[in-house]
Amino acid sequence: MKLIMAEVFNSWQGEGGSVPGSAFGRRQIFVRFAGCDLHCQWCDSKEYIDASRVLQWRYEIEPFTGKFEYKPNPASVEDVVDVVLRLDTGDIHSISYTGGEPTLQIKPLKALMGRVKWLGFDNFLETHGGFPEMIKEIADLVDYASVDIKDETARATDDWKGLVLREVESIRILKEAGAKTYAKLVVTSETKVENVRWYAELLKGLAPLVIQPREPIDISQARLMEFYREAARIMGRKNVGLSFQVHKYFNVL
Ligand SMILES: C[S@@+](CC[C@H](N)C(=O)[O-])C[C@H]1O[C@@H](n2cnc3c(N)ncnc32)[C@H](O)[C@@H]1O
Ligand SMILES: Nc1nc2[nH]cc(C(=O)O)c2c(=O)[nH]1
Ligand code: SF4
Ligand SMILES: [Mg+2]
Repeated sequence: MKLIMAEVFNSWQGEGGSVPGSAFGRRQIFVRFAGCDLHCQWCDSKEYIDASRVLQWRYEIEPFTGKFEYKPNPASVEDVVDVVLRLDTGDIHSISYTGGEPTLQIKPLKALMGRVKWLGFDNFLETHGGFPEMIKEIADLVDYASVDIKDETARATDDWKGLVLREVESIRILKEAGAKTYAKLVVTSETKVENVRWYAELLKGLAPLVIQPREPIDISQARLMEFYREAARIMGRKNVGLSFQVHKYFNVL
């Protein structure tokens, strides 16, 4: 089975903060899929959004050396499994599937998750959650899930409200299947507090929320904590946290 890959590397999870389901600071092998249907204006992986332009994928030869080798796309599931095994440093918490949007390639994603689980690793899914029908197909294989709630200011799609409702539905499906799941909201200085209240109402009693400032950070601490307070007021004080893209401050992948 073939898939359009972007890169595979070994690092530590830089996002998620301390809410249940987060793997922040845990060592992971990241499997980045090429291709995405959304266009978040602040996306830090823009070079991988158009899968037809990702002609080859790269994989680390040795963790934290900055050395890569390249293979042409499409990749085979077995090629990716081989690289995962080569990058296994023996201290891997889970395999992170990110992108791009991994659920767009649901069949190879499912095959890969199944193989990796059989090899003894846990699966950590990083997704925009816009396709609940795809999420259904893999939910039983997912151990951890980080599901974005796309804020209006991401300008990810024309149907922003519909997207948010589908993301929440994906969270529901993952939770029902037993995956440790949290929601991640990337906020900007333009984010409206009434939208944060709406997301919090949807997530209340369902999953914890981390609020992650868009990088580069331009939002004030006061505004960030206003979002925090409003979300915690609705969802409960133990169900909200902050998340920062810490890996970017250490210049690691
Ligand atoms: C590149 S996305 C890939 C997974 C999936 N497409 C998604 O959006 O959740 C991985 C994570 O990086 C976050 N991210 C991307 N660019 C960012 C930025 N400039 N600032 C903060 N978070 C960002 C996304 O919100 C998402 O949680
Ligand atoms: N270290 C590290 N942590 C991450 N957490 C989410 C990432 C992503 O791009 O999905 C990411 C990434 O690219 N690197
Ligand atoms: S959904 Fe994820 S990969 Fe797609 S544009 Fe948004 S942040 Fe980037
Ligand atoms: Mg990233």
